[in-house]
Amino acid sequence: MKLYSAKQIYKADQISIKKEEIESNELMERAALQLFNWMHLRMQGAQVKIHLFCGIGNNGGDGIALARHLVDHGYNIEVYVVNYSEKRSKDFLINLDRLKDRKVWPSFMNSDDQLPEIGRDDIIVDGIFGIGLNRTPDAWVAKVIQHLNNSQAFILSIDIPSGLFTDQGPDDFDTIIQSNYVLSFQTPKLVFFLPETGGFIEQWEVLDIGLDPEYLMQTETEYELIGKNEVLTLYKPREKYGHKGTYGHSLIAGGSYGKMGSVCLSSKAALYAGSGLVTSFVPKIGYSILQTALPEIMVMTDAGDNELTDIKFDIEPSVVGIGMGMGTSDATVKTFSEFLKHNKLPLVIDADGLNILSKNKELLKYLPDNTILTPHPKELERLIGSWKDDFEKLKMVKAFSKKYNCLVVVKGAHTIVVNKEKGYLNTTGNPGMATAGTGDVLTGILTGLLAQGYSALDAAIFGVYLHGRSGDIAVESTGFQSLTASHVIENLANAYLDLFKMPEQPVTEEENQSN
Ligand SMILES: NC(=O)C1=CN([C@@H]2O[C@H](COP(=O)(O)OP(=O)(O)OC[C@H]3O[C@@H](n4cnc5c(N)ncnc54)[C@H](O)[C@@H]3O)[C@@H](O)[C@H]2O)[C@H](O)CC1
Ligand SMILES: [K+]
Repeated sequence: MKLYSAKQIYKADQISIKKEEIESNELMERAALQLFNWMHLRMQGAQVKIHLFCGIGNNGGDGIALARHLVDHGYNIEVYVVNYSEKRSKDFLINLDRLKDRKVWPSFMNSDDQLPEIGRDDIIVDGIFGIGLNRTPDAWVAKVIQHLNNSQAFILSIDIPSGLFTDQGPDDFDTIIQSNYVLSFQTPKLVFFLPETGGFIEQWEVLDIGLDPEYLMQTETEYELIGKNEVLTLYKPREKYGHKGTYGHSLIAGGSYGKMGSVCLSSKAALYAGSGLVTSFVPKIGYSILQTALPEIMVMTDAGDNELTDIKFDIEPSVVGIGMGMGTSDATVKTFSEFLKHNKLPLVIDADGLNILSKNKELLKYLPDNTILTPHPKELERLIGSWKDDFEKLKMVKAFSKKYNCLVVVKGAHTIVVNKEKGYLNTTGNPGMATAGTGDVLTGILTGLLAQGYSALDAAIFGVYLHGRSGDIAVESTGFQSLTASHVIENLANAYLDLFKMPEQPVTEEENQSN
C-alpha cells in the first residue's frame, strides 16, 4: 500500500475536484459521510455523549459536517470550535452554516480558560488539525489537547491525530492528541509507523473518499506499507523438478566463544526459510555445537579456536550471511577486512559485522552491490551517526544506501527496508520479538531467501515480513514474555502456509444452525 505525502493528497484532491466537476465541499461531504457511517454502524444510536472538537480548517470542517449527520440521527453531541486562527476555510464556513440551520450552536474556544468537562465514558472526536498543520500549535491549543488526552475518554481522530505533522517530526510532543482510533482518508500517513510518533496512534483504518484512482495509481510514493498482498507477488513457488541445488547454498559465518548460539539460530533460520543447503563457518569451538544442534547443516571451521581469524573456504556458496556473535577482536577485524576485500559473493551483514564496518568505514567501499545490512538502532547510529528525529534518520539512511549502493534494513517495531530513495515499512511483528537472537534469525532468513534466487530487495522485504509473521503466529501460543527466537524459526513454516490462507468468512445463519 502506498503512503502518500500531504502534498500528494492535496494534489489528488485538486485533480478529483477538476475531473469529477465537483465543489470541494462535496469531497468534505463524502469524508463526513464516511466518518458518520463508521460511527453509526458501531454506535447504533447509543446516547453516549460525543464531544466534537473542530479546528477552523478543513479538518475542522469534516468534524462540523460529521456533527450535522450525528444530530440528524439523534445523537447526543456537543460541538466546540477551537478557534486558533481567523483564517477559516471556505468549506468549514459552509458546514458551520449548515449546522446552525439545525439549531446547533458550537462553543467557540479562544483560550484554555474554560475547558469543558469530559466524562471518561464519553467519546471525543478530534478534528482540530489535519494534514494542514504547518507549525507547532499555540500554547493554549496545546493545553486543550492535553485536557483531551487527560480525560480518559475514547478519542477518535479525523484523518490524523491533531498536532502530528504529516511529513516531518514533531517539535513538541505535548501538543499531540493521543488517539485511540484514527480514521484516515485515502491513505495511512507515514508518521503512524515511525518510532517517535507511532505511539500516538492505537489503531487506524483508511476511509476511501474516492480520490482520483488514476492519479493515485500513477503516483510513485517515497514509502510503501508492506502486508500480505504485497509479499504474495514476490513469493517464488517451488518447481516440481527442483532439487536442493536449485535452492542455493547459504554460508553462515560468525560466532565466538560463548556466542555460538547466534550461528545456530541464523543457520537454522536459513534452512527453514528454504535454502537448499546451509554451511556454517565457525571457529573450532563451534564444531560440535553446530553438528549436534543442527544435523541438516554442514560445518566448516576457521583456523581460530575461539574466534574467526581466517575466513577462507573452498566451497562456492550462493550467498554469505556474516557477523552474528563474531566479536570484534583484532584478529577477527583483520580477517573480516581481508574477506571483504576479496569477496565477490552477495552478502547479508549483521551485528559485529556492522560494528566492524562502523569503526572501519573505508571497508564500506568493498561491499558488493545490493549488500543487505541489518542494523538495530544502536548499530545504525554507529554506522551513520546520530539524528534529531525519525525524518532526519530516514534521510541519512537513504543517503547511505545510495552512497554505498546497499540495502539497509532499519530494524524496529515497523522495520523499514531502505533502498536508496525508497522505503518499505513492514506491518508484521510484535513486542514479544524484542528478545535475544531474533536478529540472528532475521539474518538467516534473508540469507536463505537470497540463496533461493530472490533479488536483494525482494529478499529484504519478504524476509522481514515472514520474520514478523512467524513471530505473530508464535506469540499466540507463547505470549509476549515467553516468545523466543527459536519460536520464530519454528513458526516460519506457518508463516509460509499463512500466505495462502483465505481470510475466514463470517458464518451464515443457516450454516450455524446446521452445525
Ligand atoms: N483529500 C482529502 O483527504 C480531504 C481532506 N479533507 C480534510 O482536510 C484536512 C486538511 O485541511 P486543511 O484546511 O488544509 O488543514 P487543517 O484542517 O489541518 O487546518 C490547519 C489550518 O490552519 C493553519 N495552521 C496550520 N498550523 C497551524 C497552527 N499551528 N496554528 C494555527 N493555524 C495553523 C493552516 O494554514 C491550515 O489552513 C485533512 O486533514 C482532512 O481532514 C477534506 O475535508 C476532504 C478531502
Ligand atoms: K485530527
